[in-house]
Amino acid sequence: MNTKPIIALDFPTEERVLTFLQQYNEPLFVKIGMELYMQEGPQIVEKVKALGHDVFLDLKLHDIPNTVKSAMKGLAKLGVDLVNVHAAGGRAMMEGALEGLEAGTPAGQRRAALIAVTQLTSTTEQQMQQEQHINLSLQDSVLHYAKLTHTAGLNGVVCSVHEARAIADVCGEDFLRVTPGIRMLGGDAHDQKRIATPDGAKQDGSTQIVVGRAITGAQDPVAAYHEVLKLWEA
Ligand SMILES: O=c1ccn([C@@H]2O[C@H](COP(=O)(O)O)[C@@H](O)[C@H]2O)c(=O)[nH]1
Repeated sequence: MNTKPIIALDFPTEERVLTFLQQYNEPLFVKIGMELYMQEGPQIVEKVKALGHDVFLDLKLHDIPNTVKSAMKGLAKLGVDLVNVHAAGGRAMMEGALEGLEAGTPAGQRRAALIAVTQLTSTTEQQMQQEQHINLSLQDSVLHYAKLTHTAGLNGVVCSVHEARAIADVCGEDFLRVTPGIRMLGGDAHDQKRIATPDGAKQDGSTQIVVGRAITGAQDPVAAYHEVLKLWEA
């Protein structure tokens, strides 16, 4: 799996995406999430792949097992590198997602890695306990979902940097810990609650980092990407 920082392409149109990507003279690892996919559809994935970039399709599927299995079978045909579901959908749903992905991957093509979201990086422990009625620490809830995801046979999880080391200790170093909520030192956290710097993420056991606004909102996005890359690879 590519370990370059994953740039979140949280833009509303194909035009904005292509203008953004034109600034870079190198293959990137990018994330297409709900904002872009809902407005531009599967063609945007094909266009970004055709430019030579690796793609994390971040649609966070969460439904009954049969529906997620069928949806994954369709997404598998897009040839993306990484896809995800919500671990809260349960073990049967995650197993269905994996079956669908395997069934839908064209012969001779590598299956996308499949990961599950544990607790969103925009969630605090207090919110989780009060709104989701989960009577655990946030760390224990994330670890519980990581173990469930591992048992279901998926390749890893989305978590914050703060839980990455504990997950590696329990689920193994090969189990992916993809961590959004990345900010440069002193940067605006926006709606994120569990944040860390790129170098902090490296030290604390992330396998991939997801960076959106710290790069896409920068005055010089190429320089911002290279600053993140330098800290992440140091
Ligand atoms: O727990 C999660 C899961 C996904 N995300 C996504 O990552 C990016 C982060 O963007 P920033 O601008 O760097 O905050 C965004 O696309 C989210 O949908 C997440 O933040 N947390």
